[in-house]
Amino acid sequence: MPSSTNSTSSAKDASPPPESTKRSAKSTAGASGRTKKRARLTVGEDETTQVTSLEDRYRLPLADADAFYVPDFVDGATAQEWHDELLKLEEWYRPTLKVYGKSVTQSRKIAAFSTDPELEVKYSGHPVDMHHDYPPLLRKIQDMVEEKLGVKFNHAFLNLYEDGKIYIGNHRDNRENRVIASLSLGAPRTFVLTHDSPPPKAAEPASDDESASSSSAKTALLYSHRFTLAPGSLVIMQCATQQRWKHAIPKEPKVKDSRISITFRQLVF
Ligand SMILES: O=C(O)CCC(=O)C(=O)O
Ligand SMILES: [Fe+2]
Repeated sequence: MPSSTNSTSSAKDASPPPESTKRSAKSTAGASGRTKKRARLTVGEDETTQVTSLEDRYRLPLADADAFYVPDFVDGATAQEWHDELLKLEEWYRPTLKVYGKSVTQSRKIAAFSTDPELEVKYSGHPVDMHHDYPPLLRKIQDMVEEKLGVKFNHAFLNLYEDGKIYIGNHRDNRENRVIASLSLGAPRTFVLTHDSPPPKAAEPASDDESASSSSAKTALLYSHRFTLAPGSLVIMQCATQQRWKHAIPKEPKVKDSRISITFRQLVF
């Protein structure tokens, strides 16, 4: 099993290198002359500050991050029902990726939906097969997530991990994703979050200053975090999280069941 620091993707497994999850960004006039909006890569600091209304008890204790874990957004049985229903979608496909200049087919299937008919998203240099007719269940789930978090999303990106051999390499998502909320359905999988820098060496507390020592222990923030994503759980990453942290779902050959994640995104364009 890859450790939290080396779970990068490889060409062999056709999972995306970090670049492939970049959603690039500009406005273009299509052949029809209709302007297509692409989410921007350059996002001002003030534009990244839209935040969810989550309570602090869900906050992950990570350094330089604004990330949350809600373990029980819905119960496991509901999560499995939603998984089984979404598995039947016709929109699933295996995207083509560019890996070291070669075209390869990704083993992880994806399906992409946008509430904005003009929004385009690129994935590893290729336009994503974007659908604008939301399946009723996906619309219902997005409404529930928006209600819980107090933000609106314009893009839902689904990943299908058919079993533990399917994974997503260590990557960061672009800052144009001001808020990403990822809902886990089906099999539990491990999630690994890794800060770009190693933890700073703890300042040696003065031997006679016990109060300083105990308060720094209380506020110690993590520089890597590995935990199981329960079915029905939500991970929320917002604000500066993508700037300093990468995340991955490593291979877990023992996992035989399927997992779907829906990443709800709010793209800036
Ligand atoms: O499956 C997940 O929970 C994470 C997916 C992810 O990181 C992505 O789509 O960028
Ligand atoms: Fe991601």
